[in-house]
Amino acid sequence: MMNSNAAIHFFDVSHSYKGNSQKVLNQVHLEIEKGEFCTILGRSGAGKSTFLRSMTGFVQVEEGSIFINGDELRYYSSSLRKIRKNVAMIFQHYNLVNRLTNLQNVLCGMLQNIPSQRGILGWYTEKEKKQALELLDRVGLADFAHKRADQLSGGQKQRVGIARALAQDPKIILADEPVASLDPVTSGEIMELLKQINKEENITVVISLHQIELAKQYGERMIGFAGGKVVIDTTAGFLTDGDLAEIYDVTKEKENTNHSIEKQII
Ligand SMILES: Nc1ncnc2c1ncn2[C@@H]1O[C@H](COP(=O)(O)OP(=O)(O)OP(=O)(O)O)[C@@H](O)[C@H]1O
Repeated sequence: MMNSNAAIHFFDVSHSYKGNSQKVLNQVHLEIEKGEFCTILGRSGAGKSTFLRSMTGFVQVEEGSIFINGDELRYYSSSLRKIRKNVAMIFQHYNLVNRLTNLQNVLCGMLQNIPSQRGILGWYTEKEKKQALELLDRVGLADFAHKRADQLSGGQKQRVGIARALAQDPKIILADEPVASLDPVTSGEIMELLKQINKEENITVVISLHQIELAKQYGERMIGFAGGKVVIDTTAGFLTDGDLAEIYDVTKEKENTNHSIEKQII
C-alpha cells in the first residue's frame, strides 16, 4: 500500500529505449517521502537520468506506475500538467537562456503558473518580478539580476538555475548531476544551498551525483542504481565498501543485470 506521505512512488517501473531491448530501468520499486533529501549514485549509464526524467513525463516508461504526491503520472492527461508544475528540474549544464537576463531566466520558472499568452509575450506583473528578484537575492545573486546569463560563472549559473526552479513553487526538485561541471568548493556551496532549501521549504530533493564524498556528506538517503535496478538504499553513514562495490563494480553490475534477465526468462 502506498504511504500517504510519499512524494514519489515507483511501482514496478521498467523502461527500455526504442531500438534497444536492454532495460534502462528494471523493476524499480521505490518510495521517497515528502521532505527527504536523497542522492542517487550509479555508474554512467546506470539509469539515473532516466529515473529522474521519468518523473516529469519526459521519459514515458513502458511498464509500471509512477505516483507524484499521490497522483499517478499519466501521459497526455491533465494530471501531467499538475505534476510538471510540482516538479522542478536542475541540470548539469544549467539550461539557462543566454541572451536573457538572470531575472528573465528566473521568471521563466513561473511560465507554468501564468496564462500561456502572457508567457509567450514575456509579460510579467510587478509582483512576479519582485518575487523573481527576491529569489535571486535568496541565492546570493540580486546584484546580477539585470546581467545576461552568459556573463556568469558556472556556480552562479547553477544558482540562477536553482532560483528558476524555486520560481515554479515546486514540491519536488530533481537535480541531474548539478555539480558535475563545478569545482569542489563551488560544488559544496551548491549542495549546501540545495540542502538549505530542502530544510527551510520542506521541498523534497533528489540529486544524481558522481561524487561519492558529496553524496556521503549531504545525502541523508542514498540510492544506488546498477543496470537499471536499485541495488542499494541506505542512509549516510551506513554506506559500506560492499555497497559501493554493488553500485560501481562492473562484475556485480553484470550479475545484477543477469539476474533480471533470468527473472524475465522464468
Ligand atoms: N533518449 C535516449 N534514447 C536511447 N537511449 C538512451 C536515451 N537516453 C539514455 N539512453 C541510454 O540509456 C542508458 C541509461 O542512460 P541514463 O542517461 O539514464 O544513465 P545515467 O546513469 O544518468 O548516466 P550518466 O551518469 O552518464 O548521465 C544508457 O545506456 C543510455 O545510452
